[in-house]
Amino acid sequence: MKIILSINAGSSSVKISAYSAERNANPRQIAEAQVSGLTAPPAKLKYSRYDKTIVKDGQVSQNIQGQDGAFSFLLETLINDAELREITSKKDLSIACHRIVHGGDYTESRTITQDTYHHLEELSDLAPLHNGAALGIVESCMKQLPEATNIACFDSQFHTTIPPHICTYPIDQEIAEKNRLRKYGFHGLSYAFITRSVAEFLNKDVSKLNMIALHLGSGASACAIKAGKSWDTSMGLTPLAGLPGATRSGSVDPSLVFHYASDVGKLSPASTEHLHISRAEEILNKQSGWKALTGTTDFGIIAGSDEPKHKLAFDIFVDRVSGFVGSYYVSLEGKVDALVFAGGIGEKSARFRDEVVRRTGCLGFSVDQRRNSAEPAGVVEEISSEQARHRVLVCQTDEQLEMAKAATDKDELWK
Ligand SMILES: Nc1ncnc2c1ncn2[C@@H]1O[C@H](COP(=O)(O)OP(=O)(O)O)[C@@H](O)[C@H]1O
Ligand SMILES: CC(=O)OP(=O)(O)O
Ligand SMILES: [Mg+2]
Repeated sequence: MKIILSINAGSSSVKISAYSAERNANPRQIAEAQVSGLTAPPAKLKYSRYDKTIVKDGQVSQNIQGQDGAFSFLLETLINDAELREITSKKDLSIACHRIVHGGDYTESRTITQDTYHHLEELSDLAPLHNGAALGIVESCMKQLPEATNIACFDSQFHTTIPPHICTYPIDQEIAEKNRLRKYGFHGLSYAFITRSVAEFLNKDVSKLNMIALHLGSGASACAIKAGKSWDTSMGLTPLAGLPGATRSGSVDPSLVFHYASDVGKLSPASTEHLHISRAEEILNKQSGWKALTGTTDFGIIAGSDEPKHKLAFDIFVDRVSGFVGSYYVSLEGKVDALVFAGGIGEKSARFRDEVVRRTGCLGFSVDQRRNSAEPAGVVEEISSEQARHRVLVCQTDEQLEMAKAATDKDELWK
């Protein structure tokens, strides 16, 4: 038996889950802790042990600095909990799995060596809200957890099946090749979890499953899944493309950048020795989206308010999400087993789901109001009505479990 720690550094949160695990068996979760609201302080703590909620909406009194600060705080929470018998010191942790958003051309998870680490550092500019922060946590683990093997699990790896006519940008192909400019796509750990869970729920072979999945959190994306594999997704070279998010604009006319301000080509003050980010990237990644439109990054507040600026943000999101549902419906030739909502907003906002399903109702989606507003009991719940032509589902996605599963299947970790 080994203890696996899965670490998921999102743009607004850090979630860690601990599992007791055996080779090739389902990992058993023993604790889960998360700090959320990193972009809307004060940060909040949630902690559960052996499926029992210990802290639900805890205000974090200490000043947490970024994702690495949140990680250290969460690690202490686990270690200082005397009732969590399996973890009494840092030495008990033998495997640390890290969600790395941009994995470039890597098609599967891998042990982090010096070489992998440097390669991932080079990719940091392409995921400016994520890779740098995740690598900071990897470095912490290398220092703090001497017994642990660090594994990188890539958000982009699920999308390596996207065909060339979808992942190629229509630009000079020599330059595209040289600079590796193409659609990569992200949220892949979540989409892998959703694909497996929905196949189980529908009792269908993964290789026969077609669906439109929506991962709507601080960062939001849509994915067309054909025969169990990624066929198209809305994020691109970086997680900026596609849908808007908490602080991201999503797709805009690329020329907008040159009309926004005069200094957008310069390096932003947020740049470091390791991370180069231009003013334009900083503006579109960190100063746009819900924050720019409403002042809050909490979509719960936006969805629960009638104030004009909140209503505008809500309507924009419904419009953009519905647009991808329509586009992927055509791309999948109407052969859609389910439309699936996941991520913080997708899982928690019944009003948002209702509105998107209404807007795409002409395609045969329809929601049952009672089912849509019920508390979810299982990992996947159906919310479609009797007359729906395609199922509508909600999936409580779990990127940490997806990573832990990958680790239990890696022979080299169990010798
Ligand atoms: N009840 C709610 N209604 C709508 N949105 C919510 C609700 N609760 C949380 N959210 C939103 O979910 C998002 C966080 O989703 P999550 O997937 O956990 O984030 P991350 O991208 O950091 O992993 C935040 O934007 C938050 O506002
Ligand atoms: C890829 C991405 O945007 O992730 P998150 O939603 O966790 O910020
Ligand atoms: Mg997330």
